[in-house]
Amino acid sequence: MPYKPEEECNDGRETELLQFIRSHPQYSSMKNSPEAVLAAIDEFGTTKDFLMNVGQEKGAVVTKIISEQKPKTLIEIGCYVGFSAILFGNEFRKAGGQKYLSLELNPTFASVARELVALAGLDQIVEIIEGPCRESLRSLHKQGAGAFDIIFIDHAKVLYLDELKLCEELGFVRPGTTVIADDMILPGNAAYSAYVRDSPELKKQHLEENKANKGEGDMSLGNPYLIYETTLIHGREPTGRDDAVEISWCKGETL
Ligand SMILES: C[S@@+](CC[C@H](N)C(=O)[O-])C[C@H]1O[C@@H](n2cnc3c(N)ncnc32)[C@H](O)[C@@H]1O
Repeated sequence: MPYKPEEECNDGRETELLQFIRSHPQYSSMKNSPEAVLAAIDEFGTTKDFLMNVGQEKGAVVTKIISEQKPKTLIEIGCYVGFSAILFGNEFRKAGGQKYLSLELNPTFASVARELVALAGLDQIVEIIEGPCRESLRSLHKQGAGAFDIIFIDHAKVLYLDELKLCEELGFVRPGTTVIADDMILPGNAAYSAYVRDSPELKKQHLEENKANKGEGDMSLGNPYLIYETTLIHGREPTGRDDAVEISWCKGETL
């Protein structure tokens, strides 16, 4: 069954989701069961209110990559109520992953996600970091974080490109890193899609232009020497509408 039609969230429904799950007749069978927690979140999305989760179909594209690539490190930008953190964190643990970091701006969403991740029995592996992702990314860098095997970008669409560039600058993207971006058709993200396909020469040219126009704002310039191989993979939103995730594998770095 599809989710209720897409609409604005953050109107209290996330706390209602938590109440729904806490008082669910199957609550006790959800303990340490990522599948049962995900089923309950989906039940809320289909019977109560829309939730802005990646959903099972696009989610399966990502879990397949996790099971094939067996990443040791994964960072997600945009946790929301933890659906993707539970779906991907479960696969990540099965594949031998060590630390799954999930960044979330909104304290209410982060707290709902923490409770659901713990209910699913994934709190030893999934860490939810609250705050604006640019601050969290810089703080992780200061703490010594290096390249991630997988980066999943699923927060504010207009910020995808700037956040990818910041990850590049901080050394979080290296040859071998797979960057996955959600919602690449609905609504789509032309600037991001162009960047991951541009040649290093074009990116260097843009970088010089951006440097000149940078001003006072917190704008990242990226690393134009990284080269990606990018594929768009279609999958439906939980509402049933067509969408896609974009998989950009960093295949090398030019000199
Ligand atoms: C589409 S939802 C994430 C869905 C989640 N990945 C899933 O599939 O279950 C986007 C989330 O990004 C968060 N977000 C938006 N801007 C952010 C920022 N600057 N830093 C961290 N999180 C942000 C929002 O609060 C929202 O919870």
